[in-house]
Amino acid sequence: MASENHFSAIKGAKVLMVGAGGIGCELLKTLALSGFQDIHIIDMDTIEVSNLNRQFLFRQSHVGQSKAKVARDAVLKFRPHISITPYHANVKGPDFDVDFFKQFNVVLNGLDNLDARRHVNRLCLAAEVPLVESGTTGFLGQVTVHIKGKTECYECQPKPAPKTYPVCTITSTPSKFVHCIVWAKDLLFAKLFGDKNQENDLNVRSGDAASSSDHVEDVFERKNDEDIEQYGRRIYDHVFGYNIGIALSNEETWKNRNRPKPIYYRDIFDNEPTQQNGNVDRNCATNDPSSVSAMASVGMKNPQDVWSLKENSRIFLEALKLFFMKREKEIGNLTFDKDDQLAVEFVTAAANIRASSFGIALHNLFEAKGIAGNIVHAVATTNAIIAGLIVIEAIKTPLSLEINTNRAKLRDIIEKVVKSKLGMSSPSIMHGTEILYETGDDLDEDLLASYAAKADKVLSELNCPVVGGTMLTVNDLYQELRCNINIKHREEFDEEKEPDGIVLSGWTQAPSSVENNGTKSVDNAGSTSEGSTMEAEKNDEIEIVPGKKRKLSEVSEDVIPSNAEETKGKEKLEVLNGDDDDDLVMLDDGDSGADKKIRYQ
Ligand SMILES: Nc1ncnc2c1ncn2[C@@H]1O[C@H](COP(=O)(O)OP(=O)(O)OP(=O)(O)O)[C@@H](O)[C@H]1O
Ligand SMILES: [Zn+2]
Repeated sequence: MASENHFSAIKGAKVLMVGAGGIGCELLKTLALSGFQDIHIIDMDTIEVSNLNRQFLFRQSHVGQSKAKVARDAVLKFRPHISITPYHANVKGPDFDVDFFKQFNVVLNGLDNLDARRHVNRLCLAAEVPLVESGTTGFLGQVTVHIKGKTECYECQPKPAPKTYPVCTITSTPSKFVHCIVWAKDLLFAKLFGDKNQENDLNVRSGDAASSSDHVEDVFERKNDEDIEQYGRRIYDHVFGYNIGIALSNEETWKNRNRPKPIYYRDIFDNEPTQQNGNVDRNCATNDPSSVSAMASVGMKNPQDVWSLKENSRIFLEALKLFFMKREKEIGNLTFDKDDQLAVEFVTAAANIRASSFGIALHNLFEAKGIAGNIVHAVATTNAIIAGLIVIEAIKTPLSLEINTNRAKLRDIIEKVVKSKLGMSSPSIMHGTEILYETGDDLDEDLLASYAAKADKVLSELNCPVVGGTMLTVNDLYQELRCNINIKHREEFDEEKEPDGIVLSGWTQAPSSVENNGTKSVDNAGSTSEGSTMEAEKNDEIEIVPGKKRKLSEVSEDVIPSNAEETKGKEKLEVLNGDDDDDLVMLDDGDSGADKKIRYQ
């Protein structure tokens, strides 16, 4: 996938990953296997059992440990010589400021929430670091690239708001199971166990039609001496029986709809004078309130069984009872959480009883939990594909160049960076849509003269000034090599260590060209190989890439180096237009000295 030059760039790149979850695990693995060697990773979470099915760097024994750290250790096992720096922290924390972001060539997001994505987007804009953003939902996924001044940023397009439903559909006329879930979770659960002061549309139908709002409150309040089972039955009859009866009295509503059926406790538990459902003792083994379960109490195990109306009713009453008996302290402060077993059981049962009333198909706990938690179950393969796409984008990582833009000239970039370090022989340099420099046989003399004049100008004094934050695009058609260079202005350089007054990061010279600092031929161009062979001796094979067509007689010195010594033993490749139709490629084998011509279409 990557050419040798690209591979060198990958090795030198410093990459920040945010999120070590479903996408993050895949991404870290793929980055490491693609040759990235300096990876920093931020994740604020610890590993949960529910992560293990797809976050494959984690094992049962890691539950409770930092995702970033465990992910690092897991990858170092198969790539021991690379550097991975983990941060078990929130990316919104003060340590991760603009300066922190500036050190990276690219930032890769594997997050799961808008808030953190927006935050990272803003920091990347401020630090002028490219961002590769990603997301998956089930079988769908996307990867987008955001570069300041070049592309839309993450917030340029409004993001769809989470799906909402009209209140009346939820409170009075549900037609889908999701409506029953929203009712059970956002209205009934919130009313019984959440903040009493919060607005709640359940009020609308909670008292008899003529009652005052004071009375309405009382319906859901457990009276001081009220037996818990009695309280449960009262709530049951009120929300599934009485309220439906009230709703039915509005004939208009049901003209074009199926009429719901009120459900009362006595209808379900006909011959059972006392409710004999739960065995709270089944929960006694544990003191951990978060593991209390109504399913366990009533002896039901499989979350993928659809319960009957009677079973749902038992779970409903049992869950209500357990909240009061085992988790009383939390009542008044609870919000629905998809990872709270008892809450999920309560909401599933309540939604199913309501669904029965309205003739809507019942669902099992697993499905109900998915709907209630807005969960689309993650698909490991989607994450893997998306991670691969992120890496492909990351490989196009821009280089960053520190230079004193008030002193250095454009020629310094052309000679010291583009030709010498990047090994381009026939480059063009673009600043946005402005061409700062180009080479080519078809250029007229005036144009060449103007480029020569530009080349001698100080960077910041160009008509289209090159200053800190400028992104230059450098292109060499002959090499099919194109990269972006992020300019960072710097006043001072260490005369000993940085005598050129330039620091190029994100680029390491390919081993074969390290000793050659002169203008190079296009020998870097085509050779493509994969994996470790990239580091091996220079490949004898050259893949031929078509470039601009020109006649041999027109090939100027800038593509065929005059210094034969410099290119001795190296293959040179030039694309010609020998006759009118065919492209000809001349290979100059340094050793034999013989010119070979290869014809290709
Ligand atoms: N502000 C943040 N700072 C650091 N890491 C974050 C932040 N917000 C989210 N994350 C991390 O992003 C990752 C998102 O991955 P993913 O959603 O696949 O995992 P998960 O949240 O553990 O799984 P699930 O969503 O299924 O419970 C999580 O590991 C989470 O900790
Ligand atoms: Zn998540």
